[in-house]
Amino acid sequence: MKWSEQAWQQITPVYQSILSMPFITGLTNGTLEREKFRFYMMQDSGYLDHFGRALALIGARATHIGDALTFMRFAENAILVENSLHESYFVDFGVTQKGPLQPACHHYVHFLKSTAALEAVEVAMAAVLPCFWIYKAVGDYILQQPHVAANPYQRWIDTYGGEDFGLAVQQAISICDRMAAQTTDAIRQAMTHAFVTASRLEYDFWDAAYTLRTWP
Ligand SMILES: Cc1ncc(CN)c(N)n1
Repeated sequence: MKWSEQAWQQITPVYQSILSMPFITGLTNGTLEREKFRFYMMQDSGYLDHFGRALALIGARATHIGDALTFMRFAENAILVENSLHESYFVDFGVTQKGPLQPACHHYVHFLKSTAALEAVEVAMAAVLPCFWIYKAVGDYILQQPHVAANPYQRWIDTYGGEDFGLAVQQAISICDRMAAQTTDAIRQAMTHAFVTASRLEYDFWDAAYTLRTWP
């Protein structure tokens, strides 16, 4: 079994919990309160700035030059392409400032950046994989549900359920599988651990947006 298959098995309970979160149900049927989506978008925009830097750092540390280029492209896409989706929503919501990172986002980006800087590069690659794979899976899941006319969140759904994002996800998975196949058992285990931790932080990110969780 490929590393990615067993890693996904490990996060199946977390992924199932994500699908039944009220935030995801609200995105699917378009009923999510604007205030919660606005909070999510503002946090996510900050998230993408740091996520992009983590990806660039992994690119710089990649063993193979082809993987370095791929991660640098991922970084560029996170900062430019994904963030342009957010900016289009900022116009709708009249947002002019992203505001500070709140606890869930702060925790997640610092986990990604410290892992990217200090762990084996294979582990760093596994840590960022849920950011690709879970979003694609959630986007695809929503697209399979009955279509809701004039869903205000359709642009978000189309971005993550779309083909371009799917291509990047396939690349990220296959790099992780190749790296996992060439490394030691200890590093493979650390990869799985990082993958599970990031998946939990994905859950927490949506939960924090739904509950509008801020610093005390
Ligand atoms: C928190 C989070 N995780 C993942 C993605 C998709 N790159 C995102 N935009 N935001």
